[in-house]
Amino acid sequence: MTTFQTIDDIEPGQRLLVRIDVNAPVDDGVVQDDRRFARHAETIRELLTDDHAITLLAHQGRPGRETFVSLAQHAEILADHLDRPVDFVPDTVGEQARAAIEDLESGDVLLLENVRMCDGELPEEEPAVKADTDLVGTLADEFDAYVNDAYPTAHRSHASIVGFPVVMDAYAGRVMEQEYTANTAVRGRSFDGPVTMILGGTKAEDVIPVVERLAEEVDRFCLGGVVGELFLRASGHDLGYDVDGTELFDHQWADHGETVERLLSEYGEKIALPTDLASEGGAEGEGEGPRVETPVDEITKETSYLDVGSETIERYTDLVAESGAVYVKGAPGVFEDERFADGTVEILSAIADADCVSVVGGGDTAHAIELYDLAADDFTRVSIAGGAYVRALTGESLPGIEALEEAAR
Ligand SMILES: Nc1ncnc2c1ncn2[C@@H]1O[C@H](COP(=O)(O)OP(=O)(O)OP(=O)(O)O)[C@@H](O)[C@H]1O
Ligand SMILES: O=C(O)[C@H](O)COP(=O)(O)O
Repeated sequence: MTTFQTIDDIEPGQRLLVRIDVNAPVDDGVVQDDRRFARHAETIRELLTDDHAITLLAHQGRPGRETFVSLAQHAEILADHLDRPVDFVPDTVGEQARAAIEDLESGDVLLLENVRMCDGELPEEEPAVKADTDLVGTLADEFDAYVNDAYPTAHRSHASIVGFPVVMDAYAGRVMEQEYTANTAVRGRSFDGPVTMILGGTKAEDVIPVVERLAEEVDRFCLGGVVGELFLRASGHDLGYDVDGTELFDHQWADHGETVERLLSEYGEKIALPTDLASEGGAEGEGEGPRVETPVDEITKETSYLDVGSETIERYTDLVAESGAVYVKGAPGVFEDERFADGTVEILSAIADADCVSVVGGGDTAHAIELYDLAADDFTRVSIAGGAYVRALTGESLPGIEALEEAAR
C-alpha cells in the first residue's frame, strides 16, 4: 500500500511533465545505455497507452564533472528502447523549450536539456524554496500534472524532485513505485544465514553512514573501491590519497575521515578490509601496463589502486557463499577497465551462484552486470538506484517520496 498517488490515478489525455533518471556512465563523451533507460521506457510506454503528451525532465552528471553532458544522446537511446521518436530540445526552461512543449500533441515524447544546467536545481533545500525557483515556476504552468519516476534521485532535495509537487498534482511513475516498494520491503526481513554487505564505489557519503545504520542487521561489511581505501587509511595504511590528479580521496577524507576512524573502532569486528590491491604495472609512458597485485602492508602512497586483489576476492567470495543475504552498494574496483574488473565480476558471480537473497544497488554497479553478461535473474533484485537504495535499506526517508506523499495529502 503506497501513501502517494501513482500513474494509475491520472485521467487519460493529459499534458505531463515526467522526471526520469537516465544519469548514465559516460565513456569518452559517449553515453552508455544501461538499465535505467529500459526501466523508464516501460513507464513511458504505459503512459503513451493513455494518450498523454509527455515531456521528460532529467539530469546527467554534475557541473564540473566529465559526465556533465547534454542529454541529446539520451534522447536517441530512449527512442531506441521505445521504438519511436523522442524529440530533444537543447533548452530546459527558456523560450525554445516552452515552444517545443506547446507544440506537443497527444502521443508525442520530448526530452528537455539537462536540468542540472539550470540555476536553482541543485542546492539541496526545502520543497517550498525549490517550488519558488524559476525552473518550477515556469515549467509548472505548461502542464496538467507532474510524474516523478526518478527513484535514483529521490534522496536529493532538488527542484525537479521536490519543487513541482508543491505547486501541481503529483504522481509516482512505475519505476518510482516499484523500486520504493521493493527496496523498503527488504528492510527488516530475517534471513537464513549471516547477512553480508559489499560496499564499494566512489561515493563515500552514500556508503559510510550505512555501516552505522545497518550495524544491527548486517553481520559483516566487505569493503572495496574508494571507500575501502578510506577505511584502510583510517586503519593506518599508506593508502586512500589522491595521486595523479584524482579527486576522489582527500576531500572525502576531509569530510568523513573522523567518522571512518570512529566506525572502525566501534564496528571493526564486522568490517572486512582488502588485504591486497591491484594497480597498473609497467614503466611510466609505456601505455597500458598489466595488472599488478600488492599486499596492503607493502603499499605506498604514490600508486593508484583500482581493484581489490585475488586474496581479498577469495575471502569475500567465501563469505558470500555462506551468507543468507547479500546486499551490494558500489563496485569493489574500476570494472569498466577489464584489467580491474576481477573484484567486481568475481564477487557478483559468487553472489549470483550463492543460495541466498541478493540485492544489488548502484547505477554503475548494475551496469557491471550487463557489461560482463551476468544474468540479472540470478539476483533477487537489481536496483537501478544507488544512494536512494541504501537510504531505503537503512530506513532513512527520501525527500522525493515525502514530496509525493505531501502532495497526496
Ligand atoms: N579504487 C577505485 N578507484 C576509483 N574508482 C573506483 C574504484 N573502485 C571502484 N571505482 C568506481 O566506482 C564506480 C561506482 O561508484 P558509485 O559510487 O557511483 O557507485 P554506484 O552505487 O554503482 O552508483 P550510483 O550511486 O551513482 O547509482 C565504478 O564506476 C568504478 O569504476
Ligand atoms: O546516479 C545517481 O545516483 C543519481 O542519478 C543521483 O545522482 P547524484 O549522486 O549526482 O545526485
